[in-house]
Amino acid sequence: MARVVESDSGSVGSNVLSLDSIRESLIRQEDTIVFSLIERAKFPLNSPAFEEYRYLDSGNSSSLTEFFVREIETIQAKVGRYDNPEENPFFLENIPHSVFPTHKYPPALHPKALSVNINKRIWDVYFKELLPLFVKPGDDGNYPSTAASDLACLQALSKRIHYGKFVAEVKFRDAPQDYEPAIRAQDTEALMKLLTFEKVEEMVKKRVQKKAETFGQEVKCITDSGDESEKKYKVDPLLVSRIYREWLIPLTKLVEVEYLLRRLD
Ligand SMILES: O=C(O)C(=O)C[C@]1(C(=O)O)C=C[C@@H](O)C=C1
Repeated sequence: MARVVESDSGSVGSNVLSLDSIRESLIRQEDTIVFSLIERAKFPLNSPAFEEYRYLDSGNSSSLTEFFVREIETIQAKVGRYDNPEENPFFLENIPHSVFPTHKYPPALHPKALSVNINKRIWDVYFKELLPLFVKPGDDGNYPSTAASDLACLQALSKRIHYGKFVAEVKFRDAPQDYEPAIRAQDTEALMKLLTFEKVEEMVKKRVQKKAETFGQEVKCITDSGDESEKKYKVDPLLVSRIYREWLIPLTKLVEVEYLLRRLD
């Protein structure tokens, strides 16, 4: 079995990967995702933060959230966040280099395929489709805290979805003879079939529902009658499972396909 070094954060720290270790990391990332959704659900939608474009001193225009994300990404780039192949910026242009000597991450991904980045799509899906499902409608004006919560969600979702690159790399290395013909033919349907494990997907959806029930329940000190139907959750657990089914798993698979299409370049 391949040797894998994992850090406490569950991230892959070696160029020798295994599907088991990558799935372990995806499981650990579920905790981050569920908690980030629970945290964001404290605030109402607050749509002016991400919908209204206003002129900045520079003469450019931006929403508050976009401005916030661009500025934070710049700072994070300066301390080396995007030297880590697990992290992908939302605003690629003008990402500065790290101002500190950076850690040398082992080259785990294929150089011609590692630049796959679907963050524009993730941004649109998050603000237009996901957010209105799990937060209350309304506007309390607390845009800075809301933007910080949105960034936490976006980064957690982006990391999970782009982990598809590592999953795809390992699947390719484990069975190049299966993948190469489909890659040479640029056959996306065949690739999608090869990389799909329905049983694993079922397990993921059940587990995240359970995590949302566990992490998001109202905790009381006085024992009540224990009527399950009266339990209140900060984010509907069925919705978390649906978010995985309709968006996170399909987008992860899209990244896997996009990566594999470039794997022989
Ligand atoms: O675990 C894998 O094999 C993955 O590719 C990840 C994932 C997922 O997104 O959770 C995606 C596709 C598979 O069908 C199963 C699960």
